[in-house]
Amino acid sequence: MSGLPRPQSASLPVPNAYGVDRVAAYDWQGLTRELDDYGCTVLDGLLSPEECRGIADLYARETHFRSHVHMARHGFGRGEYRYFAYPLPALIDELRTALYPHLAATANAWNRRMGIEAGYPATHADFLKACHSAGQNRPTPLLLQYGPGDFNCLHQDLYGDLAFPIQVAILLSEPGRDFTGGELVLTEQRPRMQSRVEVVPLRQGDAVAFAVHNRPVQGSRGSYRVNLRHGVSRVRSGQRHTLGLIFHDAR
Ligand SMILES: O=C(O)CCC(=O)C(=O)O
Ligand SMILES: [Fe+2]
Repeated sequence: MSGLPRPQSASLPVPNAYGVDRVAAYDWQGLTRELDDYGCTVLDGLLSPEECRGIADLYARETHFRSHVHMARHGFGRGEYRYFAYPLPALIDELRTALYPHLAATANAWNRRMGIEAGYPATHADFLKACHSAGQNRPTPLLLQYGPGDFNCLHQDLYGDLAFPIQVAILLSEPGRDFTGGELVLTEQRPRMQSRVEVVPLRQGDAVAFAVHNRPVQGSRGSYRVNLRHGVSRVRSGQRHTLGLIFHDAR
């Protein structure tokens, strides 16, 4: 499969071949280790520059989206984003489906270490069924658009009781060429300690997987739980687009 957007039919199953092969080619042992050690990891070059442009160009096409958020109106920062409507464009749907099982292994291991009984099913389709049973039916993948002076305040993408603890963001613009500034920042609040930050260097097409809210950290006497937030520093010049892949549906 390639090209965006495809003619859409909500009732047709998506042939899930394209995203699976591409995602499986990464060194998931190494990525998992980084997620465990730092709460984030980068999949270099998940999308080609053409695919990045194709997705960023969707921003102006309202029919693909269910809602439009101006961050300044809500105190979320400055800039805007749109949540995709179902059915998602094929590439986005397939990537999310293909990423899920790799991340679910980590999510389940994290829950075990944090003493959380709930587990995540092996397929994204089954996890979405659980979301729907919990009254969470609305799609959460989103396209963000930042111009000069725009930024995204530290936040957590939680949209109901059911949350998948890892999400993915793909940078669609090229730093230095399309924009300057606009770094993705993660903060990690640690119990009775000062917070730790990560600034994630990304190039166009790179995907970062990171913890949505909680993750376990190995201490000298077992694991402790930290609380993460993510945001984007001020864009200094140009335009920056991001594709956000969140795995839980929203209430
Ligand atoms: O623009 C970014 O890099 C981060 C976007 C974001 O907050 C998200 O994908 O949830
Ligand atoms: Fe976010």
